[in-house]
Amino acid sequence: MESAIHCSNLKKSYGSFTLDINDLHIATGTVHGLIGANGCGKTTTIKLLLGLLFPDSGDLSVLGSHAIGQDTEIRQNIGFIVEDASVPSLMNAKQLSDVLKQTYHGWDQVRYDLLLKQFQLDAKKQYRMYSRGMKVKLQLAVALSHQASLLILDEPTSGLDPLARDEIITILSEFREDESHTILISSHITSDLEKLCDYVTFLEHGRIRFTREKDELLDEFRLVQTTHQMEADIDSDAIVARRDGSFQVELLMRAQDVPSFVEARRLNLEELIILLSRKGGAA
Ligand SMILES: Nc1ncnc2c1ncn2[C@@H]1O[C@H](COP(=O)(O)OP(=O)(O)OP(=O)(O)O)[C@@H](O)[C@H]1O
Repeated sequence: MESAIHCSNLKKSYGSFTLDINDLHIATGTVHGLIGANGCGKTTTIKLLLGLLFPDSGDLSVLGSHAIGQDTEIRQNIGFIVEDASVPSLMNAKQLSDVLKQTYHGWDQVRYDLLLKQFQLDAKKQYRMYSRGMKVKLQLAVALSHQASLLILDEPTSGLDPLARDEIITILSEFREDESHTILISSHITSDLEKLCDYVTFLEHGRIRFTREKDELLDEFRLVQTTHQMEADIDSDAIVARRDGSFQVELLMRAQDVPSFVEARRLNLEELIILLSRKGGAA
């Protein structure tokens, strides 16, 4: 599959923290989620991909460009959300679009105005007066209004109420219907990623723990809730991760390893990531 994004041996250090992306391949036409605990390196990865940071070493390619920071043509095709986006704080959404229509060849004012209306954003209010959720919505309206084929979104649903999140997931689902469109999205709201993503990459302490096809990952594991007594009859080598409660124990197991004498159920992505994050979990 053609790569929208490819990173190899990409490194960026801040003091004792090192982001070390050995190999990340994001195929064109897919939605790829970036998951991981606070401080694991999601924003740093996204800023490197947007050319907002320079790597210490390694190679990255975004829509075929190896120097995305300087490649203004390729940047036309990328819509993004990052927390400290350089929207001038005294500008309102209308003034912003006056600037952006000079910047983007494919600027679609009708689409932008429609999105502002849909997100109920006041086009005459200064950016600094917007709430966090409003700022995210404005960035998304921009990202979707210049015919980008790649969206790189850092926490696009954080700070939004459930209705707004649902609205954004619907808009992103529509965007991905075009097979030439690709999305890289980081989020702590795993349920949003579960709805949207084809693939997930789990970052831990700056390194990729795994990249997996989401449905295949969810199919692979089961949660067994049993008593400590019953656990004695389960092969301990087949237990991937565990969580002890006062009266019962939760065991993460591969579906094919679950013995017939216990009940098991599928996990959602959040439950699975929490258990895999526990010491000893492996995917
Ligand atoms: N400008 C900076 N100067 C120094 N350290 C930084 C800087 N930016 C990020 N870091 C450090 O790099 C590490 C990764 O940060 P990053 O923001 O990429 O994590 P994250 O996964 O996005 O976290 P969160 O989920 O909390 O947003 C952290 O230890 C952070 O303190």
